[in-house]
Amino acid sequence: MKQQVKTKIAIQGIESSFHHQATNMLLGEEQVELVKCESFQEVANQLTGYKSDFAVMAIENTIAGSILPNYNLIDAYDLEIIDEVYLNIQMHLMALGEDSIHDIKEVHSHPVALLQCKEYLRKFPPQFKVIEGKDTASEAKRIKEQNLRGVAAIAGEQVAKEFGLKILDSNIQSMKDNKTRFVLLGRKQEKRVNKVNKASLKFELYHEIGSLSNVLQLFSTFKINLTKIQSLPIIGEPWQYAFFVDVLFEDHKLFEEVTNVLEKAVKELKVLGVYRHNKENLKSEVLKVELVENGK
Ligand SMILES: O=C(O)C(=O)C[C@]1(C(=O)O)C=C[C@@H](O)C=C1
Repeated sequence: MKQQVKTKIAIQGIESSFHHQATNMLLGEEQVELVKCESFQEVANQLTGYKSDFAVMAIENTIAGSILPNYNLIDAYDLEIIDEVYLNIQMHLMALGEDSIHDIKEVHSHPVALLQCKEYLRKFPPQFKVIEGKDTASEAKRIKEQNLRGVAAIAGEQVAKEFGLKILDSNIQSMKDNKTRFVLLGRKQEKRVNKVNKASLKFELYHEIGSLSNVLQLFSTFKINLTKIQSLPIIGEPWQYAFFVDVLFEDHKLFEEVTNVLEKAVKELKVLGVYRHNKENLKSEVLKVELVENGK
């Protein structure tokens, strides 16, 4: 029997982390082998070093905002955004079965997860320690493996199940409706097929009056809907900024036209990805394409 070759997906974190869930939503579990990384930087290294086929990376959260270092990684490593998925995030406080909430003296979690629970954590007494750690699942796993009494982790429900921890408090993020947007990343210039209606662009502008408003005007003239704009400092050019935008379009031709015009109007333009707006959290087509291309 022919053995199925699995597609390697680099994520920050381990099994049952939110990145793992996002990967399952986009690609399913069967064909995927996780390449578990300790940092987002390592994720980018694994992908560009051909140690993984794709990567899944959180890019923004409805409470904590944009994960800015990840914008820089996508840009610096020339990665391509090929799909996206929106995960509902509910945070829970969890600890060993013997502990009650009154026993807890330390809480560990991923920095972005802690940010989402800032209001909740503020209510604890001042001697209570909040410690930034790795991904949510690794922090929970460590509590179980090292039998850490008085220590809690903040993570998703699936993590408590996976590592046998008790949930002490539920839905502790600052807003009930909490979502993280993850992107599927590939190396640049590899072939893909997909119906596309969304793009992520990065541009730098000349320091001239009206340069940003001209770009925005251009989008509106070409019926391109701007869904996000984020500025980031250009390293080595103090007080100069690069703009990262997400846009929606109906007509791909018009989108191509606007990028041609934009290229002439800005100092530098880079297309970070052209993909589908995945509001419905549909499965990615990318594995199908891989199978066909590799004759699997
Ligand atoms: O620690 C995890 O479980 C993750 O997948 C990381 C991460 C993030 O990077 O934002 C993912 C989703 C949530 O927003 C919180 C943490």
